[in-house]
Amino acid sequence: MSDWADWDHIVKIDPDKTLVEGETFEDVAATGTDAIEVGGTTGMTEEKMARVVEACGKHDVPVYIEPSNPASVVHSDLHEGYLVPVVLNAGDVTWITGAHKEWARIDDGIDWSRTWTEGYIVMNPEASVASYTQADCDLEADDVAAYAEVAEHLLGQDIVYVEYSGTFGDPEIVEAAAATLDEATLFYGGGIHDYDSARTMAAVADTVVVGDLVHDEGVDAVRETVEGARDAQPAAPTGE
Ligand SMILES: CC(C)=CCC/C(C)=C/CC/C(C)=C/CC/C(C)=C/COP(=O)(O)OP(=O)(O)O
Ligand SMILES: O=P(O)(O)OC[C@@H](O)CO
Ligand SMILES: [Mg+2]
Repeated sequence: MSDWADWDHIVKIDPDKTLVEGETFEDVAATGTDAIEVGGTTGMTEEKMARVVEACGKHDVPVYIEPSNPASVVHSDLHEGYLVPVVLNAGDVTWITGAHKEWARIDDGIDWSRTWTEGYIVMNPEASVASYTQADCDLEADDVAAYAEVAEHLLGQDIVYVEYSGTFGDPEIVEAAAATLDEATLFYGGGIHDYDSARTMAAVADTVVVGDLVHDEGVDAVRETVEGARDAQPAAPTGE
């Protein structure tokens, strides 16, 4: 199974943040996004995670947990599965295999048939995820492309994630990663805030991830990014 092969757009909900006043998770699900990921770096607890998964899982959009530490993983039938980050450019091995080993050690309930990894390449040195993982963000386009190649061809990852969390990245760098991939799906996240920014990145990545916008601006702004991501897709054949 690889649902994400058809996704243009994901909303990422951070359980440590609130929605805009008056908006609900039902409204988020109704933006036209293809999937909801639930995850964030700091302030994550099992209880917060469970509350958001429950609220999102009732609607018609697939929900995936993106755990940031082994203690915040919850198991339920309301979500489709688990997309577990492996930070390829982390400076601390905890975020490459250490936390994963701990998860396997402490959790007897892992459903491996619903678990996949995301090969993260963390690019914004100002983001909490960069300091948390001590990522080496000093990368050129060819470094990023090489990480993407390693993720797909050496590590066998189905998803490569170019992560600029909090800031809009360089489309040429994202394109360099895209160019090396054969089958793997390329996620891009960071600073998508309107139609044009979504359209620009969706033209180079397979799937764009919108995070802060849903918490800061709300569902109308998110809907515009869905439109941008859709309009970046190649037109369907006309059947001539
Ligand atoms: C093995 C298990 C179950 C967990 C470990 C998973 C790993 C390696 C986590 C590393 C951190 C990571 C990649 C988290 C994913 C979510 C993410 C990138 C959130 C965005 O982070 P920021 O935007 O920097 O943080 P805030 O928005 O919380 O400030
Ligand atoms: O919050 P933003 O900047 O939209 O980033 C989205 C996502 O890539 C964060 O993990
Ligand atoms: Mg963030």
